[in-house]
Amino acid sequence: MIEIKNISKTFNGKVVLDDVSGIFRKGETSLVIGASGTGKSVLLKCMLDLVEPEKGEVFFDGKEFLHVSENDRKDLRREMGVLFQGGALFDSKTVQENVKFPLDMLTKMSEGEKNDRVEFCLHKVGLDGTGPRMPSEISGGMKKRVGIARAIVMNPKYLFCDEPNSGLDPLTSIKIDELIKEITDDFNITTVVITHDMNSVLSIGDNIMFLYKGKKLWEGDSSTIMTSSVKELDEFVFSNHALKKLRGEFTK
Ligand SMILES: Nc1ncnc2c1ncn2[C@@H]1O[C@H](COP(=O)(O)OP(=O)(O)OP(=O)(O)O)[C@@H](O)[C@H]1O
Repeated sequence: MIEIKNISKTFNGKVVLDDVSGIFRKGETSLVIGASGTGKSVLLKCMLDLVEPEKGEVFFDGKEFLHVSENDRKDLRREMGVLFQGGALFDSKTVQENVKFPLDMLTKMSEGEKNDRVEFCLHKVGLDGTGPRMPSEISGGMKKRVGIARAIVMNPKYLFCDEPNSGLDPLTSIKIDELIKEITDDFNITTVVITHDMNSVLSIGDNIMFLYKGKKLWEGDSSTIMTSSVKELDEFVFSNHALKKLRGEFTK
């Protein structure tokens, strides 16, 4: 479980996060949603200690993360897997080398053990046999899968995904969402996904936090989001043209 408490962040006098608190539970895929520029990625960076908030705390299974010694923070970092926006693969390394990278950097495993682990992770994301290929030789959806394989290679307790659907067609997006949910369930980990994709919201949102101009305005799940009485959330949800049309049909 991850708990964030009263996170506030300002850039050049502009408040980007305003006293955001919340809980992301183990075994659940939690989503942080909101329009562009509303502070989702900054919140993620605060949770990962890539950006320092002016105020607030982050607890990983009860262990405070931001105000501990560098060594303790390093230990906790090893338990986190991150799928960065855009995948962030090394173009000059093969798929296999990309996935193996965290093992090379952070473990003393033998080459054989590392190769077995990489093979297991590539199998988990449906990419058996893709190891020798270069990132330039695979599709956008496959690159995301490689990013996910790399994010889980260290067997993390916590998985963070920043806009996992960006740049993907709707069908591939759904498959990536399903994969993230499957991994969360299978490994019983705490997963936080940053997104503004309504398909994801409706299909994998066990727990959803809505940010608006840096504030948490609502939280709930995919079964309650369509009927919320929060005006800003309603505008966000029904900014999707197809959903707006669907609502029109229902209220005729
Ligand atoms: N390093 C930075 N320096 C100054 N301003 C920043 C910095 N990082 C983010 N911001 C500002 O913080 C605000 C929130 O940005 P953030 O990237 O969190 O938005 P977002 O909700 O993730 O948007 P998107 O969905 O488009 O990725 C924006 O106004 C952005 O310009």
